[in-house]
Amino acid sequence: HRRACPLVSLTNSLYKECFSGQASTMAQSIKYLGQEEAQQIDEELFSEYGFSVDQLMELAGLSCATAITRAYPTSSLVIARPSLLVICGPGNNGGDGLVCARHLKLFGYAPTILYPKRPNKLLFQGLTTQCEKMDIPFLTEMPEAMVVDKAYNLVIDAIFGFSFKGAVREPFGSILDVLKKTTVPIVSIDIPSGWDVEQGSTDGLQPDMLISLTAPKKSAKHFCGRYHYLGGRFVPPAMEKKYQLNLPPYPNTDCVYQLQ
Ligand SMILES: NC(=O)C1=CN([C@@H]2O[C@H](COP(=O)(O)OP(=O)(O)OC[C@H]3O[C@@H](n4cnc5c(N)ncnc54)[C@H](O)[C@@H]3O)[C@@H](O)[C@H]2O)[C@@H](O)CC1
Ligand SMILES: [K+]
Repeated sequence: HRRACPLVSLTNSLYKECFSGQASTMAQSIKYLGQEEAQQIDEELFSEYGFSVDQLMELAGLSCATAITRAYPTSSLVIARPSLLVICGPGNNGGDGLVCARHLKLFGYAPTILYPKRPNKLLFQGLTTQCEKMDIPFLTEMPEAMVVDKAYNLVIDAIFGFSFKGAVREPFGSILDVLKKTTVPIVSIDIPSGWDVEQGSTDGLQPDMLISLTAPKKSAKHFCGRYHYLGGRFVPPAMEKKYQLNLPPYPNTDCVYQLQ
């Protein structure tokens, strides 16, 4: 499913093309955030704009489930049972994965979750309970690559987001090694896990879909999969202006925008 392609995303050029001939402000391409800038925006959303983590996580997870439903409608799946494996990491990217799994279940999919490192915080305990109460099964260990390919239509990678740094620690190193051997399409939330947030990775995961939240991170320029969506439609205009994000116009009431 995953195709080889040049290491340059078409996103920027497509976006420019889309708006060529229109007002020059519209021709500005979407901003790709560095790691520090992404963390600064995140911090400011809470400290200055008064948002809470669970609020934004709910919107982020809902946009991920919506984008997945657009790119992979249940009617298009190879395995008739709409099975998906959602792998959640130890931080907020993992929280997005839990929210996404819950919404995917409501949208008619059959998600299964792997959540090997659970933070001892009420927010994540609540999100876990919500999934359990929705009869979403949790695995106790990562299946082998062949089992993943046989059992699931898609893998949702919610392992690491913009705070990832350094060499991957266990158990996630082994999980990513299995994912590199699978052929089933991978959907990465915010950043392909294991990629440097700015530089990407030459030998890492090659997801079929990337869902950038708030704004794409610099590593998204190296994304070579089929679908790139933007989600997390919660950025106040003053913040968008301050950071010159140049976000594209989300259509109508949509919570996602297809960049590629
Ligand atoms: N605007 C925003 O800023 C929003 C961000 N959200 C999500 O939050 C994510 C960022 O969340 P966090 O800051 O919690 O961080 P991450 O979820 O990116 O990861 C942090 C966790 O990963 C661990 N970790 C980092 N490097 C590691 C390594 N090399 N090996 C093993 N473990 C490692 C850390 O110990 C920590 O537990 C975003 O990418 C996005 O998915 C959304 O929930 C909502 C809105
Ligand atoms: K991820």
